[in-house]
Amino acid sequence: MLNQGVTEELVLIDLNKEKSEGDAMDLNHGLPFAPSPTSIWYGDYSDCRDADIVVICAGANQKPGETRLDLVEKNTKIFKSIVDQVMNNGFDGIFLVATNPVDILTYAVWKYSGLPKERVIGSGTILDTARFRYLLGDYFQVDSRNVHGYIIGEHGDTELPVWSHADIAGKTIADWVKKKEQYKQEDLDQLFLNVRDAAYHIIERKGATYYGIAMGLVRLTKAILQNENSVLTVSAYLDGKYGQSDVYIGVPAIVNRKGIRDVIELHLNQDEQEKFTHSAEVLKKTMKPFFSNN
Ligand SMILES: NC(=O)C1=CN([C@@H]2O[C@H](COP(=O)(O)OP(=O)(O)OC[C@H]3O[C@@H](n4cnc5c(N)ncnc54)[C@H](O)[C@@H]3O)[C@@H](O)[C@H]2O)C=CC1
Ligand SMILES: CC(=O)C(=O)O
Repeated sequence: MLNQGVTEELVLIDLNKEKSEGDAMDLNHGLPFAPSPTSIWYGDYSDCRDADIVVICAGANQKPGETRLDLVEKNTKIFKSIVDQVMNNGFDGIFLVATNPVDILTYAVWKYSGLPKERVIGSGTILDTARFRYLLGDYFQVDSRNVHGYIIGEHGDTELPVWSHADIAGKTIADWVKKKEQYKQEDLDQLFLNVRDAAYHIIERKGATYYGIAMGLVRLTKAILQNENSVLTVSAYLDGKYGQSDVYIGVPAIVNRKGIRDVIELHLNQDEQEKFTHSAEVLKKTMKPFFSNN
């Protein structure tokens, strides 16, 4: 955020006050190199009162071998206490959620806060979509910013690629594969597995992932603060689209200053629709014990 000059004020809140104090000091020392001034401090929940956005990335992360869904019990409890404190201080802005399992915790924030669904947004598959575009760009040797495609569903093991709508420069990925012998469907199948399992691969090597998601959250924050109407794959509440209701899940959506303006419903092929339905069912089953009406 500091590097891209996205915000005028940035407050860090953490159970571990010393850590947030240290982070604030460290970030402030980068100010002379930043594109614009930002006021950064470590604070407490009273600072949320007039915030435009509260980003929640607190809580437990995966240990090597753990799935995101394994974190649900621990992080749901933490979220109740965080959201209550934010709301008790009069917050009336937009929540962005990154903590895992992100789709279920976004639902939790919506329930606990009582805010309209449009103003509670999860990072969803924003990072998975970025990984997908990066790996496709690398494979076809094209700038990833010119690669268009979405990962949808749970941010986790049941996510899926929407191959039927993936393209580079208006040519479908299937067309690219047909054109040259060096490109193979098996490579693309493996490429998706590397997208899906990227977090495991990184956590095995360095314990946690942070740069990719940080840039994704900055992108989302900019889309909101600058009223961009950008299409991003976020965790959004579905009430009928994709045949699903009462679930937060990764889908392309238009994001602006009011939050989620609209969920875009892609025409999925049968295989994609079945996988998406399965993904939503896994999320619903996992969260059932925590939310009585689910
Ligand atoms: N959605 C995504 O794409 C991604 C999600 N994550 C998720 O983000 C979460 C955080 O991961 P890391 O930053 O690696 O963990 P971390 O352990 O580095 O940071 C978590 C912070 O939360 C704080 N915390 C714990 N309980 C708290 C509470 N009740 N109130 C306030 N602060 C509290 C801790 O003191 C700690 O500083 C995890 O759930 C992880 O899985 C991480 C990367 C990508
Ligand atoms: C940790 C996580 O959710 C990710 O890097 O995708």
